[in-house]
Amino acid sequence: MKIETIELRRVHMPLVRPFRTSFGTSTEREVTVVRVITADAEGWAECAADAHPLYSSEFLDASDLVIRDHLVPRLQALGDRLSAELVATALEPVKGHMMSKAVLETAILDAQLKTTGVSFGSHLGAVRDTVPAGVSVGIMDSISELLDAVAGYLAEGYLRIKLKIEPGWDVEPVRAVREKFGPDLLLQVDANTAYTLADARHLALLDPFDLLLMEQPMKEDDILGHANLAKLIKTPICLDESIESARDAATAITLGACSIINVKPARVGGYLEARRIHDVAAAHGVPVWCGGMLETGIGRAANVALAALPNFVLPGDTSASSRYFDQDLTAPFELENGHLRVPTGPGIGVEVLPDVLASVTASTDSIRF
Ligand SMILES: CC(=O)N[C@@H](Cc1ccc2ccccc2c1)C(=O)O
Ligand SMILES: [Mg+2]
Repeated sequence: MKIETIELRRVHMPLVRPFRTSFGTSTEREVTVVRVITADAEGWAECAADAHPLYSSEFLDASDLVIRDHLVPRLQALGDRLSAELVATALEPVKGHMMSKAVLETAILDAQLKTTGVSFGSHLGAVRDTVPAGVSVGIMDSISELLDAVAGYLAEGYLRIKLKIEPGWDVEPVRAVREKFGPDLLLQVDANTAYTLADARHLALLDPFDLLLMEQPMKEDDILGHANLAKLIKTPICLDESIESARDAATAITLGACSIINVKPARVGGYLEARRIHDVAAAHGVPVWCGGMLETGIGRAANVALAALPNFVLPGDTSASSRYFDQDLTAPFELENGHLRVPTGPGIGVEVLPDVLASVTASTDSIRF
């Protein structure tokens, strides 16, 4: 493939409501939208890093810089040999920066698939036309506000509720939601690393509520700690921030640190590694589900395709566009009986709306190859 230009657009998307987690509160989603221009097709992807290094060490200003000064030159060195399958190896010498590597591989894969007319779903091995949608519910100011929000999402058709928790907001909100919405509600929690092993007895208080999983209770580098916690609580542990590669997945599963994995292509360097994690987990009988990073429709389209692979057996955070945005960068993803439809067009299968993109673009950086 011969790339002519790579464009980086910094985009500010207002959120429909503040989203509070154990690491902070977001009122807008700032992303870097990447467009890869080749003679035959344009590839689109978004860098899922946040403006601040709070979910992970990556953040958008650093991502733009590492893309421009350290990653693109390594892709240019490939010349016409460049293909999506070669990107990860070409970028491997650069340590970390998984979300920056992911956005480049994904945009190049999109351009490649549009050239050959193959959809993301077909290329990755999707086996379903629609995927069940879960929703991530932030920390709120009161239990009644939380119950109203959960009732609203269930009325929209969401099939699984995930509650953000942190010390001081965990047992009581979980109890309230379980008691109000009954024993059949698919319910899980996400701590975003907020607890330590000293909290094990407290986290065991969640065992009676029949949660599907407890996501990333402790620090991302504490694999052994999660293996120890797993022996002290009944709720299955799911890892998110800890898993940055198929090797991490194999290590965590082998050590008993998790029995479920939240797969996010942005966190692991792209969709090709995400599929490898899916396969490693499947080989160990460990189910996976597709996590979310408040993506616009550009990243959402690719995530929905990934979520259709056979071992994605739990509803993901692949929510409708309206969960986050009044106006998406693409035609909105909308729930159909609690499911999202997998795009079937070439590449990511959705078109970026140029007027909307222009209206939320703060800056554009064009890198000629
Ligand atoms: C849907 C969901 O809960 N996502 C993340 C947390 C998260 C939340 C908010 C974010 C804002 C900007 C960038 C990354 C973000 C990640 C998670 O699963 O842990
Ligand atoms: Mg998470």
